[in-house]
Amino acid sequence: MYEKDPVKIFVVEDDPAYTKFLKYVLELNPDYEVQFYTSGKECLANLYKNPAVVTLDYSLPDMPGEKVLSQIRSHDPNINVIIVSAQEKIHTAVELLKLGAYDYIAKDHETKDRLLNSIHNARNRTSLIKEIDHLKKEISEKYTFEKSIIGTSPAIKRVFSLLEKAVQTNISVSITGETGTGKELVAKALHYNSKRKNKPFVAVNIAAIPRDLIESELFGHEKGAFTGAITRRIGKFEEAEGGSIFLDEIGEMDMNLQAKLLRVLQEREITRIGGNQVIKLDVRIIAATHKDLSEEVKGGRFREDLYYRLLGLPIMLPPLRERGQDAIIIAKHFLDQFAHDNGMQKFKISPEAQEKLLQYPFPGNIRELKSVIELAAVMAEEQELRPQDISFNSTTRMESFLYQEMSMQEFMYRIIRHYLNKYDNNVLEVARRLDIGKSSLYRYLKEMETIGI
Ligand SMILES: Nc1ncnc2c1ncn2[C@@H]1O[C@H](COP(=O)(O)OP(=O)(O)OP(=O)(O)O)[C@@H](O)[C@H]1O
Repeated sequence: MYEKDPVKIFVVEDDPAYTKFLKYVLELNPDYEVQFYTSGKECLANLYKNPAVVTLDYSLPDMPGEKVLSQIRSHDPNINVIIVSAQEKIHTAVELLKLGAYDYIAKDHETKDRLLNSIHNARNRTSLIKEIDHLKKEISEKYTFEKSIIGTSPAIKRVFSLLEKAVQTNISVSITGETGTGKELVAKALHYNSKRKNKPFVAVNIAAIPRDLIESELFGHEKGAFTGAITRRIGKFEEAEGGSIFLDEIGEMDMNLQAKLLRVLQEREITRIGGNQVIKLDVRIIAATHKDLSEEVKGGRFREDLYYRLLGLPIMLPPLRERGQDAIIIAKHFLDQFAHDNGMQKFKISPEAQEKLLQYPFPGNIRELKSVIELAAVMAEEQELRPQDISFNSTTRMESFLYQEMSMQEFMYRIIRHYLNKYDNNVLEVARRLDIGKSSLYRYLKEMETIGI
């Protein structure tokens, strides 16, 4: 989209013959909108018109080239200043480039080609800068808390208020929650709402990287550090410099690496494997796990000192089944997204279908809700989801059963019913399998009959 905008070029040149020449060269291109000035002052007075490129004669009568350059740079460092000069002293060119000139072109028989080339490159650079700015803005809008983390339950509101606190500082943040509760989403929202948002967000899933590669993945290595290290590699910590690193599934890290990570966090510096240069780090640590790390510490599988280092501000993401009506609000959000992405009309969810969603314990949490809803939208025959459009993943049935809130006695009745179905109502076999007395089983069956299980 930026490519189509005309490139606004200022030509600052006091030599009328050269001005004429540049006018001819540049006005051949219909994408260039060129304005001519004969003095530094005149150019500076017109900077409010936001040129993308300024070609600047180094020796103007009213001001030295360096001065015009530095004033343009302080007005807007994104303006590409191309110095066009009759003198070819290398050190002048180097100085001007150091001061931020985009290019330095001598006035000779190659000026035309070099100038056109340079303007072309400068234009690409400006487009890229604009596009990056635009994407950055889009990302931070996408990750505003309320827009990205959908929900209004008290449980999720508590998360918002913790996030509001965390974004103000550089404190480490640890996020716990079952699979699919939005740990990575929260980590991104935290990063893109913090002062670090213009620096990288780097996610590393500890569980997904083979053990023997993880150290080099995190800390990098020098060429030849080990067999296979053919080139130098920058680790994820270095990649995240100035930004945030998201260490997902931190509970899966082995003890050996835990010791190394602890050292990095304590000293805030790393050394690449096989290297001796110490590299200072300024990175916010966001760690996540679906495990209860304090239990891992008790079981001797996770270092206590590292646990306290990482804990920082702990954020506990509640499972979806503890977020009440959020399941419906999020389901509607996914439905709208689905309809939008597929160019369809918006869907509604019938009250009965809503009830079905609220009854289900969603062991896979929001990730599971998303796939359930998308499938339901595909299955729906109208623009309203009915209960029969919604089907839950069968592999999670056992877990879902456990998530239902029932008394111990009710659980027992359900288990008995399951076994009776499985063993063709063979009471003796069921009693044997469950290791309970035959007469007790008959008693339970009677009770079950009276309450209709
Ligand atoms: N509150 C929410 N509103 C909207 N979408 C959400 C919400 N929470 C999570 N999601 C979406 O659900 C999916 C799973 O979230 P995410 O990957 O962040 O979970 P996770 O806890 O990191 O999972 P895992 O533990 O398996 O890595 C993503 O598509 C995410 O965008």
